[in-house]
Amino acid sequence: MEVLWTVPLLLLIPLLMWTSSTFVFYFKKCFYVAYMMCLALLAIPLCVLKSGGRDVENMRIIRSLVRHVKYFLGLRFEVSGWEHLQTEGPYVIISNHQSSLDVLGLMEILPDRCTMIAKKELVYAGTVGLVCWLGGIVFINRKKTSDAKSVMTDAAKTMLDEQIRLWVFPEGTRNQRGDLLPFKKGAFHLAVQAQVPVIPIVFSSYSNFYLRKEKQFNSGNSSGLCSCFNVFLCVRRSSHAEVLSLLRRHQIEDPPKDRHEGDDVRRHHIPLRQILQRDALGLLEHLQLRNPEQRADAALNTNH
Ligand SMILES: CCCCCCCC/C=C\CCCCCCCC(=O)SCCNC(=O)CCNC(=O)[C@H](O)C(C)(C)COP(=O)(O)OP(=O)(O)OC[C@H]1O[C@@H](n2cnc3c(N)ncnc32)[C@H](O)[C@@H]1OP(=O)(O)O
Ligand SMILES: CCCCCCCC/C=C\CCCCCCCC(=O)OC[C@@H](O)COP(=O)(O)O
Repeated sequence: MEVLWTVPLLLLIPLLMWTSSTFVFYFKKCFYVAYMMCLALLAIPLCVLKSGGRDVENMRIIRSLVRHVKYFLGLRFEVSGWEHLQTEGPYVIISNHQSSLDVLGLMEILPDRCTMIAKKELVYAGTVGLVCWLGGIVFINRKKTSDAKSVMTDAAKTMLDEQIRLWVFPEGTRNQRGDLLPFKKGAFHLAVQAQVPVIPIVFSSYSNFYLRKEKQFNSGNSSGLCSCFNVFLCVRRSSHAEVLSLLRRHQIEDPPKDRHEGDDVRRHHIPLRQILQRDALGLLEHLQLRNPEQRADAALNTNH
């Protein structure tokens, strides 16, 4: 008897998928969260067996478990400049942050011994939270700057002691407007304190397949033949040395403390994060282009 009821129910799902884009949106979102939760459940014992607890090496397991999730959501990633991540030793990665889907792109290119900075609320996200903790993610309290700063200062030391790379979302929150929010400063303090390079990574806009406000998560083009959307990931070359040499070339240095505001040096002083923000913003503009070929050309032209 029950079987008779489940058949029409099962038929209802494809019917709704076919007719309602809002249903597709919620279906895909729920699938994503539920599936990640299940994967996390699988990851927990594997991580514990591998490292006995919290360890950045667990990111290898997490990365390999997450990499196929993109196929279910109809996403593909094109990566340019991957070689820039092959720099020896620790560095800070900064990237734009559009959605929790960023985790898929992040895992696509995550270098070894790299973990992230995240808001502390994430640790309470059930099995996913536990996996984040096991993967060595550094949790900060965004509402308490002094706490966040001291956690990040400790992280700078750990980066060097344990040769760890850190991925920071310097906008500090998700942003799907197609631009960059003003960068927070923590990532740059981190790089200066640890004296490591900053590597910017830009994700192209998700707006051709995913719009949170409009409840759109497309499943293919109108012909239904192609259900695949490309996300373009562009890794820039290590910018820290580049920025320092730029500053030196223009004889711009951190203004000595005893100089006052109106001083020439102060007026010409360009903070590191401002230069990187400009660099990332320019690249983001290029990546807004819809046509993948155009995007590839743009990236090749800017990614020297
Ligand atoms: C098989 C498994 C299956 C599934 C499992 C999946 C697993 C998934 C795995 C992995 C996924 C991971 C995905 C993670 C994604 C998470 C994303 C997020 O959570 S994004 C939110 C958190 N991120 C941030 O907030 C950015 C970092 N934030 C900062 O850097 C800020 O700067 C912060 C919090 C430290 C302070 O923020 P302020 O809002 O107060 O603003 P400000 O202007 O930046 O700083 C205020 C003053 O403090 C100084 N300051 C900041 N940091 C400093 C420091 N480290 N040292 C000294 N001074 C510092 C600054 O210079 C500024 O002072 P003056 O204005 O310059 O005088
Ligand atoms: C028992 C609690 C259940 C909570 C369920 C949430 C579980 C999420 C499950 C699957 C998604 C896996 C990817 C997790 C990583 C998502 C990180 C993320 O994108 O956090 C948002 C944060 O950057 C910015 O937050 P705000 O925009 O400032 O707010």
